[in-house]
Amino acid sequence: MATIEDKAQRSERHGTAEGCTILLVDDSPTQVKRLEHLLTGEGYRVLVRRDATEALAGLAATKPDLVISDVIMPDMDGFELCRRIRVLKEASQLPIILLTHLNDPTHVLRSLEVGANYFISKPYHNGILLSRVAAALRRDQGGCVAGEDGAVSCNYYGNRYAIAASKPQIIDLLLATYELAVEKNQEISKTHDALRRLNEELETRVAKRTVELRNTISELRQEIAERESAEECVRRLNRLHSVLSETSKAVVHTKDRESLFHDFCRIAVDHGCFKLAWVGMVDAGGTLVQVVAARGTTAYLDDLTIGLNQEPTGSGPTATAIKNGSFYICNDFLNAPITAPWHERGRAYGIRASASIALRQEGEVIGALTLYADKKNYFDRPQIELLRQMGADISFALANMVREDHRLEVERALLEETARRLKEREQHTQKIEYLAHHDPVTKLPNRFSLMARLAHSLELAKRCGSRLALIFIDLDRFKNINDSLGHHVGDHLLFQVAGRLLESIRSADIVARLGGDEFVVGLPLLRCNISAAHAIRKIQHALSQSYYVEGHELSVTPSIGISIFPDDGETVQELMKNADLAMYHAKAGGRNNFQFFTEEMNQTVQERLVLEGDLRVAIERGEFLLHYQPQIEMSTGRVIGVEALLRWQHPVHGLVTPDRFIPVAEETGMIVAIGEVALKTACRQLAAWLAAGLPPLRVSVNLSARQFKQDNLPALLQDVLRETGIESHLLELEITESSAMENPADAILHLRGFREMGVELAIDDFGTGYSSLSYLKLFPVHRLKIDRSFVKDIDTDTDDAEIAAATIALAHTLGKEVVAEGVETEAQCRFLQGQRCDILQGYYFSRPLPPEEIVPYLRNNAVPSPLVRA
Ligand SMILES: Nc1nc2c(ncn2[C@@H]2O[C@@H]3COP(=O)(O)O[C@H]4[C@@H](O)[C@H](n5cnc6c(=O)[nH]c(N)nc65)O[C@@H]4COP(=O)(O)O[C@H]3[C@H]2O)c(=O)[nH]1
Repeated sequence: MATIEDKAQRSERHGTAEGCTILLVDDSPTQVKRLEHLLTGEGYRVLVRRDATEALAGLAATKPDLVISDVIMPDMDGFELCRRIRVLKEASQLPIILLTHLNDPTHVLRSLEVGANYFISKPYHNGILLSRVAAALRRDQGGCVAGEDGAVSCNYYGNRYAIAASKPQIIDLLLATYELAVEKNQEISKTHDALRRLNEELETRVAKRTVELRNTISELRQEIAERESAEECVRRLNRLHSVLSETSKAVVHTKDRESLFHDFCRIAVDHGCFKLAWVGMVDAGGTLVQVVAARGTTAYLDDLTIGLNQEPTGSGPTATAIKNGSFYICNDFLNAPITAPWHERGRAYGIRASASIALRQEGEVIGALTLYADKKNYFDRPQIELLRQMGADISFALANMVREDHRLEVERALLEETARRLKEREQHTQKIEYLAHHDPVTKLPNRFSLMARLAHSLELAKRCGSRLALIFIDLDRFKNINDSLGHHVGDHLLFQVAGRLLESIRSADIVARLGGDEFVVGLPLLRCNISAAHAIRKIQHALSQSYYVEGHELSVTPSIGISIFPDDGETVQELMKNADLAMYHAKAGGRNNFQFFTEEMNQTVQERLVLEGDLRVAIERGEFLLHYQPQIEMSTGRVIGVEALLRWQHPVHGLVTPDRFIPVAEETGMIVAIGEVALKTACRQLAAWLAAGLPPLRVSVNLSARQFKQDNLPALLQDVLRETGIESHLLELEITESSAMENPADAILHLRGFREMGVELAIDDFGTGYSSLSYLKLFPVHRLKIDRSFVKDIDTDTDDAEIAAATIALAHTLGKEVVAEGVETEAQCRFLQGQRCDILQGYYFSRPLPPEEIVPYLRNNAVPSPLVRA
């Protein structure tokens, strides 16, 4: 819809009078429609009449502002209409525009004659028509105005022309122009016709060419399709050859059925480009087809069931191939009725064709190989030939495998039989061997085996210079049990005895049964006789516990005799004889007893065992105490410390010195507990002295080798220092040279730890071991203690004097002090003074004294030394 501005602009452009009513008279609906559209678009009201009579009749009622009429109309032409309107009084001035074709100049003359205001040639130009309409409505003469002198003033494209020509001249000109226009129009019309014909001809040609092209394209398409199909054919053939060559290889190389099926599926998918290949085997019941190998879109097979006797799966391609023992091709998988149960699956996995081929083994159908393709009609003659070939290959391979399996089975059976016989023979031999060397009742080695093993152990002991103990064990009153309860009870008892013996000894030891109730235990690589006594104690204890056999509680005790290499014999026979004799002594001595072969050894061992027992009790009862021996500083003559020396207040033997019990405590491990007592007692004593106002002094405590290695020693030291409150540098730990050298690297680490705690350190017994100089440098100790064995003859034995002098010089070079212990004489003092020894300790100054006796000594701190006096 045009806006008000649009109308104003258009009115301005064409000089129209909007809202004017135009009567349009034309019998051609096309013309009417076109003109009506043009005029209403410009804002005119248009009345349409199809014939002149009707137009004329309604003229008075409609009162148009302008009439536009066609000339050629059936009942009354435009000229006649114009003439009749002009006759009407009320419409004599009504502007009339006639539409004529430019093909007859007489029409111009006729329209002028009948009083038309304008005539417009058809086909008209819209702009010209609208400007004529506007001019007619304004009732002007276009750009022409008649003057009073009869001249006409004409405005043409901005220029004004005064035309004084006569009317005939103008009409002449008009007619000449019209004739020219008609001529031109006719020429144009002819050209139009010619063009139209050309166009028609062209269209005909184009149509013809189009048909030709369409045919060519369809031929080309067909050619391309044929070529593609040929190429596809070649591709398929190539794939076929590849598949066949691979399957032949598989047939040759594959050794078992499973691998063969997997290989065929792999080849079909990888080389044959099938979407899926699977092998289904008929189950043992002959009712189900089970997937045993598959390759490709194997998800298709998930939950797939093919029951040979069930419908509809029993009539599918695979089942049909199996039942017929041949192959089945389905080239339209998604539409074939036979594959209906799998249409949905097939669609989902892009399957369009399938082929199944029965597999035979020794003539019997055992299953089928099924292949799937992604194209309809995929399986053509060559593909079917491929399938047939694959099926034949598999059957051939299966037949071969069966033959091979038979052969292997026979071979395997033969091998198994041979192996079984060999094993049987071996077991037999082992049994004979076992029986030859073992006692059937206790399963222990027998006499024969014992002798061999003892001989070997004796050899070893001789070579290593170690000891070997031979222990004879006889069960007291075993005969009574055997006689009263029967042999089988006796045998059971012996078996249990053997078990307990084995549990009591170490794996390297030997246990054997000689016969009857006699057992022998061999302890090779023995360190000392007392170790044998310990083992015997364990055996005695183990065997003396109650036995339970067939509801009887039994008790037996062992009588034990011991002989020891090298003390009691040089040969196995000798040692056996002497152990046997010792055992008879033990029995005679009152059973449940043990006896060494020599009385002296019996004595020593007995004493030792008593000592061990007493020591255990002493720890429990707290029978240990400390004596203190002062240490004198050479430069000042003052007591700078005391060495704490352990004493055992034995209830029977009185005060026992450490030499008698420390080695036993060390060997049995009791030294750890005893050492802890000594450390705590010494520190507490020092704290008490300091509290009592004695001048500060150092207390030296001996550490045993075992104690030194204890992991909890640093913690113990911390506890003791904290508990007693003494300053750490007032505590000195003495470690023997031999325990430091047992594992020098560890010793250095331990010593560093103690030193970091602020504790002072000394190497005791220096010179008795094998200190390496390089280690001595690394041991972070404060002082070295020259062993009293060197001090003893220091003034008479040049060797000892030289050793002592060298030790002092060496220690000083390493920045360590030297303590000489065991100083008993003035001469020794003088010598050590000459060598600039730092600290002296010995009977010359004081014996180790109980705490109460040493206090006055410390309080006075007087030194009865001639050196100081001198
Ligand atoms: N002939 C002679 N002897 C002298 C003289 N001056 C001191 N003695 C003795 O020499 C020993 C010095 O102690 P030791 O070398 O550490 O040798 C000590 C030490 O190795 C060990 N011992 C003592 N107490 C303890 C202790 O608490 N723990 C540990 N693990 N061992 C200790 O027992 C060893 C012997 O101690 P004791 O019998 O008290 O013997 C002490 C002492 O009584 C002297 O002028 N002449």
